[in-house]
Amino acid sequence: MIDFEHVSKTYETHNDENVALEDINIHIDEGEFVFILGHSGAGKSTFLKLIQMEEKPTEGKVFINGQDLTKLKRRKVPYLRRQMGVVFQDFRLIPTMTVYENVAFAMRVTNISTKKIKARVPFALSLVGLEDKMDRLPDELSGGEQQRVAVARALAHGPKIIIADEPTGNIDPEMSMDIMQLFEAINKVNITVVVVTHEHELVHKLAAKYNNRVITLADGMVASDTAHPEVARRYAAKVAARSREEYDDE
Ligand SMILES: Nc1ncnc2c1ncn2[C@@H]1O[C@H](COP(=O)(O)OP(=O)(O)OP(=O)(O)O)[C@@H](O)[C@H]1O
Repeated sequence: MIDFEHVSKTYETHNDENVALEDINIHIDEGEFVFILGHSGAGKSTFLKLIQMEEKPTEGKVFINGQDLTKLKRRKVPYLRRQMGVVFQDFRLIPTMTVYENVAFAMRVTNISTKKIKARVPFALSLVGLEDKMDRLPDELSGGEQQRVAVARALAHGPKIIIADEPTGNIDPEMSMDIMQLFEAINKVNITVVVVTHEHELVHKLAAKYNNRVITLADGMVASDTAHPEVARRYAAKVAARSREEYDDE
């Protein structure tokens, strides 16, 4: 589902070069729940930007659902992004719109019919336990509730992947656990979940309870990956097959 093959990313600045990722190899299967853990500057945001095609790798290849993003045309990028739902640290809700409107608005911009919107918004809000707060404005909700609205918004168009970028960065520790458990529930309906965070303690607590996979980035490299051995084996076989194809093409 998400494949990084020998991916490096270097940012050119006006007087310097910053190596954000260096020869990263990561394979995430459909239906997995993965934490990407790392300190500030480890390369987590760059990893997410490459998945969403906000940045391109300097070297290597990124595949989403088998599609090579280095070969994807610009005009196809919106279709790629529609396969994903993104949750941000700062919620990014529109303050003048109600909870209902925030979720409906996000669906409208992806050209979903009004009929479907009317059915799906209440459903998405019920999944996050906020159906009784549909008419509130974002600032009439707690931080944890605002993040749940953002999760409902990310889910409403039926994505295959949910990506969360420091989703608990702006909420209190008790609520953080709730939000993470919400991602667990989402993953149970076979949506791939990738959560990027620097909160080591929270991740280790959750991974011990739910047996989640944890990929730790440090200085732009994979420092550890608790991938299930079967996933690791399948991935190695896939990379070997792809190398053979490329060799045969030459
Ligand atoms: N646009 C950019 N131009 C130059 N250097 C950049 C740019 N974006 C990121 N970097 C550098 O790349 C490295 C990795 O940054 P990245 O934002 O991916 O890390 P991060 O793990 O998400 O950090 P944080 O948790 O602080 O957001 C850092 O050294 C950073 O300074």
